[in-house]
Amino acid sequence: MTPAEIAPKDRLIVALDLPSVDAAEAIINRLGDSVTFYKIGYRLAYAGGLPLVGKLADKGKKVFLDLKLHDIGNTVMQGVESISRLGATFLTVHAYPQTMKGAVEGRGNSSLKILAVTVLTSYNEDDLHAAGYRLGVSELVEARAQQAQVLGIDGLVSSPEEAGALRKIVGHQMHLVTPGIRPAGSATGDQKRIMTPGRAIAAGADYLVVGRPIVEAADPKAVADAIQAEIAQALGA
Ligand SMILES: O=c1ccn([C@@H]2O[C@H](COP(=O)(O)O)[C@@H](O)[C@H]2O)c(=O)[nH]1
Repeated sequence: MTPAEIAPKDRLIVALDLPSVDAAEAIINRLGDSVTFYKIGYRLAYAGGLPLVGKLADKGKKVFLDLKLHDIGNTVMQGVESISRLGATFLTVHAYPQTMKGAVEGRGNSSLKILAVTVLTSYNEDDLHAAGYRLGVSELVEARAQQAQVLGIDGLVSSPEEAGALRKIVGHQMHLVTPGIRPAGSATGDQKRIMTPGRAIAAGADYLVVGRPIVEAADPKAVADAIQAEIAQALGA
């Protein structure tokens, strides 16, 4: 399936940033058939959440393992080889050349897709400068996207603010996955490069990652449904 063929409903990825498997399963049950794609990150993975990958896959859901790996190339390669047997659809690594090369080797011919995290959406120019980077946000995102493409990475994680520029660089060959999504009026939290769901899709994002605005809502299903309606409207579906 090319990115353009993804159904509107399947473009929402709900981040299960929850403290336990029980808490995650409660949200999954409340969301029911509305949501088809879930993200498991540090919080849940280190709270016993990895077996949820297979359980969700058995229920026909897709899983994005957001482990943001970064190590020497050989260790990344071996780790990704193990992760490729868990049944996840996406796995993140940081967009450093040795790391990306190791990840592509590790996923081999498996169905796991590797996403490279370009610049975290909680970072702005000042944060990059404080971390010792010489390039600004857009320059670094674009440089990393070019390296990722050459190394055979399957997709990129960035803010939707960079989606338009990334499309021009990578065309439709790579998945563009964007956190930093905030429905109008919702709290920004620690995110700095944000967009509404509709604007993110219009900017060229394939998938939107949404955590707190859904999992901390009084009615998570109502928020997820509203985001999916906004996605469908932006796609003209
Ligand atoms: O650049 C990045 C990469 C990953 N994330 C992850 O996405 C979700 C966003 O959650 P919200 O609650 O909607 O802010 C979270 O799991 C992050 O680890 C990101 O935000 N930015």
